[in-house]
Amino acid sequence: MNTIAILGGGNLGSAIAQGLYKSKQYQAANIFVTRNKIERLAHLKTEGIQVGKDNNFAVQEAQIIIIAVKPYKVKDIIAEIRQDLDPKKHILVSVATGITTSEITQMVGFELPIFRAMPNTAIEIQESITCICSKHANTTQKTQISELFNLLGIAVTINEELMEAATVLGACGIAYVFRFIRAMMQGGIEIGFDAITASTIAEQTVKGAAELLLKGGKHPEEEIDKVTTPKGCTISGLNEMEHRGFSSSLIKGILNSYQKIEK
Ligand SMILES: NC(=O)C1=CN([C@@H]2O[C@H](COP(=O)(O)OP(=O)(O)OC[C@H]3O[C@@H](n4cnc5c(N)ncnc54)[C@H](O)[C@@H]3O)[C@@H](O)[C@H]2O)C=CC1
Ligand SMILES: O=C(O)[C@@H]1CCC=N1
Repeated sequence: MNTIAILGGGNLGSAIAQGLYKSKQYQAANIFVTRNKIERLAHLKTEGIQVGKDNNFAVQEAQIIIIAVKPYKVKDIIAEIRQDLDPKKHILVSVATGITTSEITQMVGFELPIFRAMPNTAIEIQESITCICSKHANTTQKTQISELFNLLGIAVTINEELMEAATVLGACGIAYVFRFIRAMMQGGIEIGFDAITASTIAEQTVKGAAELLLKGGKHPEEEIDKVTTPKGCTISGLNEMEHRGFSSSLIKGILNSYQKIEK
């Protein structure tokens, strides 16, 4: 079994560690997570996951290294571990937003298999969509990393030019869906539900809608047609939302995020 080092056990790094552990395909002892404030990793330590501050030790122990620090810290952490990196042993995976595989190769100073992966926080419960691209990786290594992220949801291989778009749609996208659920709850409370019941209804409705599309493979509008009774309350609500810019505001938000990331 491969050992995985996750350098940067923050929001995403911790979620990846939990997802890997819950997948039961990786033993806790084969997962290393590092960060400076290791007391914040107590929940992982309790599961038996190895936690510490020593990035060099984690890299020496691992075959797959996941870099999960903020983008502006990637250069420093690579400088810290580069003497431990071995192209014959290691695969480097960066989840940092906006740092290209070429930039990472330059930081490392020599060629080794490099992947960029863009998951979202649902990776913690193995329900992420993770977009992946790579450089200097062979077919076996590509399969290996796809399989790893498929344990944590669905992995899709894309061209590197689309990684920023993938960040917006999948990684930022989960926040847009949370805001949608919150708005559903607020509306639900105003028409009579308590907050807990409103959230259960909103969450299961979103889950059911997503599952219908994922499993049925249909266009959303086809499913909407099944719900909208002529002269009924669904179409009346939907049209009011559209008059107020529902789809337009979502699309504009996505474009705004994309412009921000492209800067
Ligand atoms: N949060 C999200 O939903 C997503 C984040 N990303 C990317 O993942 C990366 C991490 O994001 P977050 O987890 O949100 O940030 P975060 O700030 O929660 O986590 C980063 C962690 O790295 C630790 N760290 C900093 N320097 C370190 C070092 N030298 N050695 C070990 N640990 C160190 C920090 O203490 C922190 O715990 C970023 O590059 C971000 O762009 C990508 C997809 C989704
Ligand atoms: O908001 C951000 O910058 C990061 C990128 C993807 C999710 N969070």
